[in-house]
Amino acid sequence: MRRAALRFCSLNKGLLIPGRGLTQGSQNPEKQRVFHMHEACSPIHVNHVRDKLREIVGASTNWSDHVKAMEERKLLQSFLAESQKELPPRRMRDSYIEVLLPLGSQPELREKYLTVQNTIRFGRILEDLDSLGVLICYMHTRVQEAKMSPLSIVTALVDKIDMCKTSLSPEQDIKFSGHVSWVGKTSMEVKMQMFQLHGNEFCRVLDATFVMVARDSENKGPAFINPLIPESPEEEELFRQGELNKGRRVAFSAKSLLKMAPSAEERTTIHEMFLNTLDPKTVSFRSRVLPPNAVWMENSKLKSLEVCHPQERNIFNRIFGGFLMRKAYELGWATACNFGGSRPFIVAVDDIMFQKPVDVGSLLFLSSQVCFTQDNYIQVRVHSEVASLESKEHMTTNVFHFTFMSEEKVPLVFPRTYGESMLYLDGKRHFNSMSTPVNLRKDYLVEP
Ligand SMILES: CCCCCCCCCC(=O)SCCNC(=O)CCNC(=O)[C@H](O)C(C)(C)COP(=O)(O)OP(=O)(O)OC[C@H]1O[C@@H](n2cnc3c(N)ncnc32)[C@H](O)[C@@H]1OP(=O)(O)O
Repeated sequence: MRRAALRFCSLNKGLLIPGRGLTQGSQNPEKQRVFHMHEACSPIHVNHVRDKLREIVGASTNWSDHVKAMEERKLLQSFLAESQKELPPRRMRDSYIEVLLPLGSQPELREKYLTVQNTIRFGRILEDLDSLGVLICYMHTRVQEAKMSPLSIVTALVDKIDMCKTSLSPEQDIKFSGHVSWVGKTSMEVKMQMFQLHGNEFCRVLDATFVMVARDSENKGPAFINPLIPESPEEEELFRQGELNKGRRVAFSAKSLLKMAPSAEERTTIHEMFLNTLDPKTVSFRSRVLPPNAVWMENSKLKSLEVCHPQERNIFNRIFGGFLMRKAYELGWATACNFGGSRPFIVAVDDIMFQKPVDVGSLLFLSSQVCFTQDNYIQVRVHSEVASLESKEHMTTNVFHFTFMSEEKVPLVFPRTYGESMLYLDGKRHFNSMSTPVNLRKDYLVEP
């Protein structure tokens, strides 16, 4: 990353290159005005992100006031637009924010982010990314005159998080940046990046793409958001990529194994695995034996339970997406650790779909298993479902996909049933969609 990029906040002019902040160039006074107006100059301290969100949505700071806070939000309903055309277009720069996590300069912050191995807790990073993603969307949709937003913005999807091949130190400052990169009618794609100080320079360590959805003041139905106007060829390319991403997601979902049979190649893979587990001593489809250095998928499972307390609520009295991700990630990490026999490192997160909100007071059941392995890689799937204390009915809220890397080669995982075979193929599809396989490095230190 160029040093000019770090001076983004003091430049107040030029062209937005995502992940690089502003580069010098354009002298357009209109652009300067936008940046003064949006006060995007100094990075926000990580501890202030949630405070800002609380202000924007008018959240109560204590649980006893939450009913009153929701009543007040109902009054904002009349400020919602009836069509997208009514709303002024925004630029990528309008939502651009930088957030500072000063682990180096404020050591008292470290405790919250530290693992026992003196590495960074990735679960905490997931929480920060989620809050930042929501704040970015509120910047895109903000109305200058209004103190509070009539929109309820929720995390719909973590499309992808790729770790770059760099170590993360708990003793150096971290900076996040991001902006809206594509919009539909009610949904927004947000691109975020994370940088860490190495010497005098911030180097990129993570790329993330989330999709957020705008809902009405009470989070009961969809709500329109401002259009987005790309300002340069780079931004046009980002926007086009957002459009393609939407198409890719639709195609991926249409081919889901929950809807369609596996391809011929996938069927062959599963049948060969099945044949590999037949006992050569008995001519029977029933007697199954594991090949050497392999584990049955059902023996890779770990489960946990969370009681969802008000502390983890967002304004809508639902549980924060970031908290759910942290809990799922930590269970997924423990599953990979248990399976591989050594401390694994996260290399990619993808396709976390927030299908249903989790209400405060619910019981959250997380169930994690290894569904695919290759060389040093372990693909873990975590399924979460909720049940209220009153009803025994369980409902799926999320499915999480994590790719870990172990220091040693890991055993193969074998499905025993047809359902497990589908999990295996789904895991393989997710593994193959990882954009940049990371090479094994001993200094690659990102843990739960
Ligand atoms: C302390 C104070 C802080 C206050 C800040 C609060 C911030 C809170 C942020 C969070 O943590 S939210 C908590 C975690 N997320 C959730 O609980 C969301 C749970 N899921 C849902 O509520 C619904 O599934 C969701 C609203 C996301 C979608 O509902 P629908 O499927 O009925 O949506 P619909 O069919 O109306 O589609 C609306 C838009 O979403 C898009 N969409 C829906 N699901 C999607 C998906 N999975 N991926 C991508 N896009 C998706 C869809 O394409 C469409 O886009 P466009 O209008 O632009 O065409």
